Amino acid sequence: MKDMKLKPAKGPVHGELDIPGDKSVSHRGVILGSLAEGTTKVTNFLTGEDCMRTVNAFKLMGVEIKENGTELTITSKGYKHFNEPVEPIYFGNSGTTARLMLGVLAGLPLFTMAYGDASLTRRPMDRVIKPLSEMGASITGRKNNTYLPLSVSGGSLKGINYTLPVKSAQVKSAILLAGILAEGETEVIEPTPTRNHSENMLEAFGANISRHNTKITVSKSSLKATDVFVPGDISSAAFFMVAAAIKPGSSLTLKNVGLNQTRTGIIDVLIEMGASVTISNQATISGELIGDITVKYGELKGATINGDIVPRLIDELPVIALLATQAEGETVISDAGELRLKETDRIEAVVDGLTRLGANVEATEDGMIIKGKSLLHGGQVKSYYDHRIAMMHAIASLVSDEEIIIDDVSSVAISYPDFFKDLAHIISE
Ligand SMILES: O=C(O)C1=C[C@@H](OP(=O)(O)O)[C@@H](O)[C@H](O)C1
Ligand SMILES: C=C(OP(=O)(O)O)C(=O)O
Repeated sequence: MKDMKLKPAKGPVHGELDIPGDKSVSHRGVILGSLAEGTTKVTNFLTGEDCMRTVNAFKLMGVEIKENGTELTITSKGYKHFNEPVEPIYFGNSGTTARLMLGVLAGLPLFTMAYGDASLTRRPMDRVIKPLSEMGASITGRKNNTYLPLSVSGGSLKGINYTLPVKSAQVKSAILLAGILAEGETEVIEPTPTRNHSENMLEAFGANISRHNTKITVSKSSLKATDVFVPGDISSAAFFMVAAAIKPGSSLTLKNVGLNQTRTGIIDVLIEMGASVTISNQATISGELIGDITVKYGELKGATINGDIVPRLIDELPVIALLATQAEGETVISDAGELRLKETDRIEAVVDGLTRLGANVEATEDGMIIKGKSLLHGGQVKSYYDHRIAMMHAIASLVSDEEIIIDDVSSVAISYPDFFKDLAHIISE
């Protein structure tokens, strides 16, 4: 256990940061680069633990993947030539690896076994097992095919028409990946939009895919190797966006951050609550919009967060709860029951941590009610081995009046290995 003591910051935060690569896009770069025949370079790849789980899964199937800093070179003979893994695949803490890889494994004529860490073993897999079984895969998992560990006998899939019952890009992506390995058409209907990186990248790799309003259709495809540039991760940038918004006098610029519309809910919320946010240097690279985001402190007021915006900021909700503690009035977050199914129950973890620091936060079934504005005192908080909870508490130390001690911060390596270095940089610069 690696605990961390954070002293309250005296002055504002300021300066510039290069935000590391997007976790979602990095996973998908490895997956499509491995399925495609040829050589794919992925630049600005996130070397966090979660993405390395996806890399290792394909290495076990015989794909050659070389890492050189944040550049990956993937050389593959294509999915028809994958080896059956001789050992179970370890998905670690990564829900994205688990759900997306199950889509891939379902479509391949291989027998595989898979398991995860204690957190992932508690997260539901039936949301992908059900549609993938409908397509013809044979997947057997713990608790009546609901949880890891599990085994997959894949191949000979047929397309399905599937309306997503959960607002989940992981479920959508698992079905689309199985769909490009299946006979016939696979149609996914998504009533509420979720992140669309899989669709963007499938298009770039030449898959048979079409999109009309809420409907995505794919069919059997051979992918062509295509280089991928990974934008900075807006979910990582969010911690520093909130840091600048809550600390009087602050101004921070976060460079080359992904601005895909399906991910930018945090920007909308910051603006609505009263922070100043400006975007500059916009460009589209590898089918994804990127740009620099400058956030300045502003007098904040509470907001209502529900409905279609929720999937556009789902991973940012813990740090948005911290933001709300520094806003005048009430912030009500609802329609976010999915938070209870992440690395930990993020509703309970946020309420527990922020309450210990003196905030007024109440849990509801599908969200939280936060009453501001609170002066945060220091104290001892728990990360629950959840990277987003650990980083949220670290940002809280910018506005607390005594030291905050976080029990275990090793989880930051999952999505943002240099988080504490970057935090020190904006405080001391
Ligand atoms: O597809 C993805 O890359 C992700 C989708 C989201 O999960 P759900 O699909 O479970 O909502 C998100 O919380 C996760 O961090 C990454
Ligand atoms: C929920 C997350 O990731 P995953 O589902 O991939 O574990 C996250 O990064 O906040």
